[in-house]
Amino acid sequence: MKILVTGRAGQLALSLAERASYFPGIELVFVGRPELDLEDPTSLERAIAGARPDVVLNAAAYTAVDQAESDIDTARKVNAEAAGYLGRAARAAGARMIQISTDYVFDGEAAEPYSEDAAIAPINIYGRTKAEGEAAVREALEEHIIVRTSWVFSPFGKNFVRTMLSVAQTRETLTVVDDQIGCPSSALDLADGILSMIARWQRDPRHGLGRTYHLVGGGSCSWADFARQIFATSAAHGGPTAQVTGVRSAQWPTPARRPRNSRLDTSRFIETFGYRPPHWRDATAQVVARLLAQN
Ligand SMILES: NC(=O)C1=CN([C@@H]2O[C@H](COP(=O)(O)OP(=O)(O)OC[C@H]3O[C@@H](n4cnc5c(N)ncnc54)[C@H](OP(=O)(O)O)[C@@H]3O)[C@@H](O)[C@H]2O)C=CC1
Ligand SMILES: Cc1cn([C@H]2C[C@H](O)[C@@H](COP(=O)(O)OP(=O)(O)O[C@H]3O[C@@H](C)C(=O)[C@@H](O)[C@H]3O)O2)c(=O)[nH]c1=O
Ligand SMILES: [Mg+2]
Repeated sequence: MKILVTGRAGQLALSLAERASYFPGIELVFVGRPELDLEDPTSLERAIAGARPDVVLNAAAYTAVDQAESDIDTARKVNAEAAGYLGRAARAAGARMIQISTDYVFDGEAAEPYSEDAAIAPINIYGRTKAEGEAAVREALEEHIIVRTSWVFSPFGKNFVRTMLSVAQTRETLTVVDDQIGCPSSALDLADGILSMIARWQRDPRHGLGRTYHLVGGGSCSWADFARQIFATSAAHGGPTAQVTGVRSAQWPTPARRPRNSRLDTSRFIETFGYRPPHWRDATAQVVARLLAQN
């Protein structure tokens, strides 16, 4: 089965590339800028017509949450309009599509983890444009899957784990928000989940199609807890560490508002595809250890 993945250097794209060898029969083809530019619809059609994939996996996105507040047009082109173009081009090519989305489609006011059927109500531009992207994909083709994930970290690219380790090199104390809770998700585990889903189609081609799923790391925490776990592992390996003081979001002003509760319930994905992501603490410890070993 041939999978066209958008984006080359993103966290998820690099994680898929690393995990693919464990999934025989799945061939991944990565296309990114300049050949494939989500701001240029013709480049999307060209890439799909050229590669003739069975699956289009949209792993590229405008992920700079604060920057999106002042760059709405680009965020909408990349996160919303491009998803629709990809979906229509996938359908025209007889391919199905996997769209990656986010916990930030929710407003975070619920007390419980969100199920896939909960009402969306984004409170920032990134979340709103990602929600529009979901809708565009549902509209474009029946044979789609939307996978919402959250708080993605990995040994690659820009993410909270790497930011914390880097800041701790020059600071002894840090303030981190403790009133936003969610589910940190290792991109490597996400890759395993998504590849397991695709592998299932090799024997059962229509399995689970046409639905939305939540796929996040096990357990949940605040950003402050997440930072403390990063530093505990780092200290245990002799890496950089810092003391974390929890603060309310009001004390950490940012251009974009963020949901207070963005925990996602993964049970539909686990039941449908038989993959249960590891607990966020274990996944974090692995990624931190690997980052420290690299340096
Ligand atoms: N990061 C997170 O915390 C979360 C991410 N998600 C979603 O998961 C998916 C994967 O995210 P992640 O791997 O972390 O993303 P990254 O920010 O690590 O990577 C984004 C990728 O998108 C590419 N990209 C951005 N703009 C364009 C464009 N105009 N044309 C082509 N490619 C473009 C980037 O290309 P380049 O390398 O050239 O810059 C990069 O490869 C996204 O859909 C995201 O919305 C969901 C929840 C949490
Ligand atoms: C660096 C830093 C951040 N923070 C806060 C800001 C924010 O509320 C939280 C996390 O910061 P980030 O900038 O990593 O968060 P953010 O970019 O909002 O992360 C989000 O990215 C998008 C793409 C998603 O889809 C979401 O699931 C989520 O992962 O921590 C501190 O309190 N102290 C700090 O030193
Ligand atoms: Mg960020």
